[in-house]
Amino acid sequence: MMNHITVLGAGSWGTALATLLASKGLAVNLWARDAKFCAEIARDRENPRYLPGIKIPQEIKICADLPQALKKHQMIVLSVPSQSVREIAKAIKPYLSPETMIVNTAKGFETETLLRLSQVLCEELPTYCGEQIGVLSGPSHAEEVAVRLPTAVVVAANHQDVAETIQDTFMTPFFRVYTNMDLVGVEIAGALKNIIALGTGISDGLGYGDNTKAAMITRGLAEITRLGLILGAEAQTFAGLAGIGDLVVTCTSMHSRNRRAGIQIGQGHPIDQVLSKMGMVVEGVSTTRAAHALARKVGVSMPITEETYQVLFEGKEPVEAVTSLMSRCKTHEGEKEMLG
Ligand SMILES: NC(=O)c1ccc[n+]([C@@H]2O[C@H](COP(=O)([O-])OP(=O)(O)OC[C@H]3O[C@@H](n4cnc5c(N)ncnc54)[C@H](O)[C@@H]3O)[C@@H](O)[C@H]2O)c1
Ligand SMILES: O=P(O)(O)OC[C@H](O)CO
Repeated sequence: MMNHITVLGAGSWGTALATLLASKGLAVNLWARDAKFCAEIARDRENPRYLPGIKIPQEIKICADLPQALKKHQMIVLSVPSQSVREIAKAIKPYLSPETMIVNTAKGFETETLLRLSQVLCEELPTYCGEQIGVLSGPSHAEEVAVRLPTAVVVAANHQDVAETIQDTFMTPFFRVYTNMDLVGVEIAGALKNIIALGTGISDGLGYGDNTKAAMITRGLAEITRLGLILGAEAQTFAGLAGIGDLVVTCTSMHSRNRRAGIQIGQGHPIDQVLSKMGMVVEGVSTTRAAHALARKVGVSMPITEETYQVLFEGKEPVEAVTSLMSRCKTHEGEKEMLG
């Protein structure tokens, strides 16, 4: 177990995780880049913009000074949006020690490079590559973790001992952490479920029913698995917490920003307005762009991703996207479809 933890990013997830870690008696620093916002949440002991109604314990040190936040760390938890992970990795590099363990909690791909986020960290922090980097994923809405509702997640790393150290550090009676050695699969599953949540939200916004939602989740899992297998993931991972677990919670919960954005898009609201009003990251948008490019690059069929891409970036009407999905050529379900 690690005793000194620095959480980078005081959005919903960073704030919830900092609170969880502090509840275990660990020494927690919470860093936010904006000094004014930081001073406000340090003074009020609440983060009204990202996690309203949750008391931030006095024991958590909140600051906007990165060297100060990293002064006595053993573990760094990254809770910033996926497109900021490279920038943060560059910024923390001078302050790392050989023992530092890094846990990424963001879910996405880097859109410019199409890399998974642990690959981005490896590029920027080669000393830690494959050694002291782990990923925390699975069905876990900040709003529920913050009020200690029972939650089960998964931590993946290349080394069992790294995964187990992270497991011990995060595990509480209300937050159960499993280890998984399929880092590739856990990252791919965590990123791609947000596309399907957007698509499911769109279907809800159009007024479609539970049958449609079940179809989206099931066929979504099929295309996530298809891309994952080509990229080196293990099939079993998609049946686990990072796979079907996170897919179910994100496609059905009103806490999900991706699902809520999808609902509003399906109702006909302009996409730009929906995203700017959300005020929090909707990772599925950048992930749709990345997955669309990846699927083309490796030649994998991802019909829901394709239609979501067309709605988000090419102005296709949501109702036409659903019609396109329903009128695709007839096909079969099962092992054979995973091949192409
Ligand atoms: N909210 C959840 O329930 C939840 C659960 C699991 C995983 N995640 C993942 O965690 C990541 C963060 O999500 P969130 O919900 O906390 O988002 P959020 O929108 O609530 O907060 C993001 C935070 O990151 C900060 N930020 C943005 N760019 C930054 C940069 N370049 N440098 C420093 N800080 C920056 C923002 O100011 C904000 O404080 C996402 O990838 C998300 O998918 C979220
Ligand atoms: O609110 P969302 O849609 O970003 O989802 C948050 C978490 O990833 C759910 O596990």
